[in-house]
Amino acid sequence: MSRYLGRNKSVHKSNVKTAILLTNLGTPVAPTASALRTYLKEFLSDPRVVEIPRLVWLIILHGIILRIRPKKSAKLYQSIWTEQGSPLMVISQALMAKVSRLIAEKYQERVIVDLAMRYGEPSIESALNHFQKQGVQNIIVLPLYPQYAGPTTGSTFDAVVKVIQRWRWIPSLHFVSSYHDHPMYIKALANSVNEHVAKFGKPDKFVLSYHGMPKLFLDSGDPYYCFCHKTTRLLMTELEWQEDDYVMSFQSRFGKAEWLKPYTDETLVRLAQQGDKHIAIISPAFSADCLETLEELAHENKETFLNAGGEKYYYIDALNDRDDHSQMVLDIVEKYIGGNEN
Ligand SMILES: C=CC1=C(C)c2cc3[nH]c(cc4nc(cc5[nH]c(cc1n2)c(C)c5CCC(=O)O)C(CCC(=O)O)=C4C)c(C)c3C=C
Ligand SMILES: [Fe+2]
Ligand SMILES: [Fe+2]
Repeated sequence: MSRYLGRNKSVHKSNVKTAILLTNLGTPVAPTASALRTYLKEFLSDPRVVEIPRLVWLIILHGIILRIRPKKSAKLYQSIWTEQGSPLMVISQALMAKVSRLIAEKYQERVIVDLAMRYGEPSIESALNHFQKQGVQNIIVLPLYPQYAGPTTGSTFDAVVKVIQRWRWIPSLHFVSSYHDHPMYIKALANSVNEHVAKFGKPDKFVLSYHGMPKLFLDSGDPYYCFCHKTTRLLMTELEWQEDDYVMSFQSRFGKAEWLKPYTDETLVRLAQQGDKHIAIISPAFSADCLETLEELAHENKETFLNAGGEKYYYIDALNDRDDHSQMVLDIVEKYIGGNEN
């Protein structure tokens, strides 16, 4: 068998010129301990996600974490699971469907859109192989993480390259590394905040809570922390809010090491103690609501704030399948579609 995978000679020319692959993290197939074990094993074995020396980490992962965490996480997933499945999957599919419609209106069958998950199904490998079978010569990959981070966007790149490096005929490949400062992303966030304020009033403090990561990643050169700060700065400018209107924090700490600070839960306690009674919280690093927003932010952290003396706590949804979000995706990918599709 040949070392490189070719496509059939009959598709040297194809009607489909460009393929857009939207990706997200992935999620368990069911809210059960066994599904969680499969998901966490793949996720936490990725050296981009955990940078502890391999052998030591594999012993900790298999000896401790995969024995305890699946059961605990399954309970949390049960609290957010919907009839259609895991929110992350359902919402990512809804966004993909909207983007597909926008693309089809403009480019008909010349440009196709698909969704893949970094861990689990639908896999990046199956989506890319499907593109190859269709004879696509221009592939655009947009990981739906606004702020570049090694464990998310970097890891997605690894997965894409692992597949394409085995192809005989390498297509044009455009990989979107980050869109943390894209004007339409900032505008969509601002629209969503303004809609919230129109309904519930301006909070005493607006909290921007980003998914955290070990501080060591920042110290080793990962730009995620700086990109989060830039998103915050641009959003506050767009909203015309002042410095004492908001705070920024990092959530979802995992393990014992120091993560990016300040931590969201500690920040919420401090705000309640200093007399901020009404807060609204948003998590700009998530393109789709998921366990980390629906359970941790909307539920667990709400209790933390109210128990510390706060009175009103609102979670503002991720951009999900809002129209301004799908329009943003269209704008980002369009510049790589090029002129040869018309
Ligand atoms: C172990 C280290 C982790 C790093 C580093 C990390 C970075 C990181 N993650 C996201 C986005 C998501 N993470 C989600 C869940 C999740 N994340 C970790 C660990 C790390 N993340 C774990 C163990 C889990 C699983 C849930 C749990 O058991 O607690 C999700 C939600 C998935 C879902 O199914 O809903 C997202 C999305 C970003 C953006 C990021 C780095 C910046
Ligand atoms: Fe995570
Ligand atoms: Fe969490």
